[in-house]
Amino acid sequence: MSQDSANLDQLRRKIDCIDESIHDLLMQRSDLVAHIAAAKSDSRVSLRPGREASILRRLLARHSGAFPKMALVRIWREIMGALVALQGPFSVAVHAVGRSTSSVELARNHFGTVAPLHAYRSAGQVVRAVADGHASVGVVPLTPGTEIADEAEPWWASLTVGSGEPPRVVARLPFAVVLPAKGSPEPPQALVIACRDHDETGDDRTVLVLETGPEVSRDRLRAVLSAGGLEPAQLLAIYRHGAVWLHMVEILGHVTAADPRLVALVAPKDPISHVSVIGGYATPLAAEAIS
Ligand SMILES: O=C(O)C(=O)C[C@]1(C(=O)O)C=C[C@@H](O)C=C1
Repeated sequence: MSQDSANLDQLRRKIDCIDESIHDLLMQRSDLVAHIAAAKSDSRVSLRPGREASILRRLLARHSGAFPKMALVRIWREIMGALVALQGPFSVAVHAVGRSTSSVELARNHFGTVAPLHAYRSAGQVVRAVADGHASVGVVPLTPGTEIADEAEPWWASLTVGSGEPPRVVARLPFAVVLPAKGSPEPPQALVIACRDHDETGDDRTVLVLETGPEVSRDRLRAVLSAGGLEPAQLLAIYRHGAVWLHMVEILGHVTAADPRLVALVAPKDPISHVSVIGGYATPLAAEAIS
């Protein structure tokens, strides 16, 4: 045996040892999940998107060396997806638009290979599947800035009503944003809904639905929110329905419905006649965080 192949053998034996350590730790991590599941048996959904976001942020912050951060994220997404599915029945309803499989791909990348995905023809069907308990979570495509006029009510408007534990927005996909190559189309995005509140992680966004009269411009809405001490991040969608306009808006921070700033938004002199918090999420990782 040459010196080179003896060295190679030795290096491979070290890799085998490391693989076994990683494997042992994975099995130990999975064993803990049974205890975790028992500790949250009162909730309908085992998924904790905020906890998952905090884990990824912590690992990325301590990461060093040549192993690509995107691959690290991918491995942990697969681990957490598998472990949420171990805690009880877990399935994902996806609005698959026409022939486009982009939401299916986003859902698969986020929830991993274990969770069953079911395709639905409309976002409304996805909301109903989650509300009725036929699916644990739903994935609906998001094209920020969309304007809809006088068609059937959009799925997000239906999240403003409902009693008990109605579906709410709990995550935005992709969690790890990759910048598109120059000249290529905007990469697909989606929102995740589930029958639970979004957790606070220290770096969050809240999704509001604001009802106004007609002809309220984006700039006006931004100005009203800013004057009220809220930081608008992005206008996600507008639904123009005769004299009533609904705006789905993302604001910075974890804001609850009881927040006095939200209550004060509805004032006679202002254009907003109603405010609903329909969920929120941990701010997705910026492209720089994973490059
Ligand atoms: O911490 C939990 O609640 C877990 O269920 C564990 C775990 C994980 O694998 O770390 C799995 C799924 C949840 O969505 C979040 C985290």
